[in-house]
Amino acid sequence: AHAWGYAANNGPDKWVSNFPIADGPRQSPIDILPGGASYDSGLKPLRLKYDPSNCLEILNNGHSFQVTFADDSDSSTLKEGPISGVYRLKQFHFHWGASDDKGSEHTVAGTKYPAELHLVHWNTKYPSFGEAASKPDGLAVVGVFLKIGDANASLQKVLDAFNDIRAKGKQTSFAGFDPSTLLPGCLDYWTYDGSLTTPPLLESVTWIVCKEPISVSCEQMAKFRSLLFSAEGEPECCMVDNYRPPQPLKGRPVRASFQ
Ligand SMILES: CCN[C@H]1CN(CCOCC)S(=O)(=O)c2sc(S(N)(=O)=O)cc21
Ligand SMILES: [Zn+2]
Repeated sequence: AHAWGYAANNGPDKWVSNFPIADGPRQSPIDILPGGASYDSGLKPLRLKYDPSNCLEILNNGHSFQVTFADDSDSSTLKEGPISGVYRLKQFHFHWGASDDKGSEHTVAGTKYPAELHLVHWNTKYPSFGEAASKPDGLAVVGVFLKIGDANASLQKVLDAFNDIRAKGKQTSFAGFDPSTLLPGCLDYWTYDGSLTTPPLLESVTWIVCKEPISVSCEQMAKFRSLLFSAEGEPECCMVDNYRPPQPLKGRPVRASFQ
């Protein structure tokens, strides 16, 4: 059986055959309707604290690229917001399009952004990330939209590592990066119960989607599109359109931390 991907023969519409949860009750992403979200004054501000010394490496996993963090202590964590307890940062990655008119996974009243950042955290009430990944309150992912504008100096540090990870399976050390420099100034957010947006599509994610985007220049977007889905020695396939489209809300409430 060929592995999952984003092409016509193995893309999001085909995932249900190997991952039946694709048609489940709490799938992600969703189209966020600001008018349909209810302001919840009980929602706390996000409390994000990241230690750049936890940053380990950057890798091309054939679906996206990700920056992985040491998660053996509570030095890079997410607290408060809609969650209870302490969640540790495991990795961050992005989804993007072949052109600037698409690429984000979540959409806002139908609006697609050119890219979306995901900061993946796991609940330390469980012994490990792997354990947490299958629990309904196991993961919390902070999503940040990217919007075409000024070049993003912090993002550029990540893009400068791309020459070493152009093909699937390539990785290189990446130290001292502070992911909080990728967050927008305002941390107002929407939150809802969802899933991983890639196989295994586990329904274990508390989604926290920031209302304010960060900037990315069109030259920087071109750099994203220089990565490959394919491994060295295979026919080159540009890594673009690695996003799952919005899924049915199925009655789920979407709450807003802001009025
Ligand atoms: C390419 C695989 N992507 C997966 C890999 N992980 C899941 C591994 O499950 C282990 C049982 S993950 O928890 O790091 C993760 S988070 C997201 S997303 N787009 O929803 O933020 C996708 C993925
Ligand atoms: Zn993602």
